[in-house]
Amino acid sequence: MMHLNLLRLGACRVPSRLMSTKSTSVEINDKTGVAILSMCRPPVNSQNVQFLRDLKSSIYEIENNKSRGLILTSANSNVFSAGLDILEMYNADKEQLGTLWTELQNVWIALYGSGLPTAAAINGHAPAGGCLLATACEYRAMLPNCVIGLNETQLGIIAPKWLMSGYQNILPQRLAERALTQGRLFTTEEALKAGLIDEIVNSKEEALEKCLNFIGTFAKVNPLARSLTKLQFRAANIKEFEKIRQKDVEDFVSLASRPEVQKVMGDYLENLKKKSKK
Ligand SMILES: CCCCCCCCCC/C=C/CC(=O)SCCNC(=O)CCNC(=O)[C@H](O)C(C)(C)COP(=O)(O)OP(=O)(O)OC[C@H]1O[C@@H](n2cnc3c(N)ncnc32)[C@H](O)[C@@H]1OP(=O)(O)O
Repeated sequence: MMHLNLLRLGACRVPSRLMSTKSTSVEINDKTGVAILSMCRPPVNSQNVQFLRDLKSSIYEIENNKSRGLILTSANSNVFSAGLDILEMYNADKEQLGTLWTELQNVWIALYGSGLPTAAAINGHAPAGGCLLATACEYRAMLPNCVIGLNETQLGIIAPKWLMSGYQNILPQRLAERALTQGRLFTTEEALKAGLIDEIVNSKEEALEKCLNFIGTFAKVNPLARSLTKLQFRAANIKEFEKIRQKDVEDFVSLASRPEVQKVMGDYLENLKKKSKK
């Protein structure tokens, strides 16, 4: 209740600091010390190079400002993030593909490896790269009637191991393997049952409140001890990622630039466009 009050106050009286980039905005409530990082690249927060750079710099800014926690959410009404911007991968040259993948890696490591308590207020669909961001956080509250999941195999592509790390942290091995091989998109209700999200909420405000409450559970825990403990759990995945990160870019570029993969992207884009015009 106290947190809810603070949140409400944050909307009107408690001073808050604002920072923004072209596609993100950050509000740090001076009373709670918690930063709300909103993704705002309409219409679906698809992740192009500029968006990923903005996201990365906002995450590091929040970390460097000694905020008490980070809540990731979307300024769009029904999409958290639609994942990588397929327009930016389609007909792109190898250098552009390499830059896009490097920036995705950079954002993931910034969020997954953050020492701060992190939570996702998932106020819309979160497929593929959207799910990657949500599962890099420690806690998830999600609105009903949305989907979340790593659907790469449905698109005929393979999610590399680091991209699956968040999933593997959260889901039991058997369930993670099945969902990844199926390329399953979970509905909100299925995601709760599987343990992929922590709560179903009825509004974005409630999602933010739940995230704030989660971060509040660490109020009496020494921040350094908390952060080092969290990172011990994530160290193996991070170490493994660091070892292969350059090769991973090369593998992505080689896969994504293949004519047959480019054709899949083109067809997929066309279907998305047809669907959105219906
Ligand atoms: C696809 C082949 C990729 C091959 C890559 C090779 C190697 C990759 C290695 C593995 C890593 C993958 C990570 C990824 O993130 S791949 C991206 C996968 N993303 C998706 O599958 C999501 C696609 N989008 C949707 O399902 C829906 O848009 C939505 C998110 C459920 C929202 O639905 P809603 O009805 O609200 O909105 P619309 O569908 O009408 O979309 C509105 C406009 O936005 C455009 N759009 C949507 N998603 C993307 C996207 N990811 N990139 C670019 N543009 C996107 C859509 O076309 C509409 O545009 P329009 O208004 O101009 O028609």
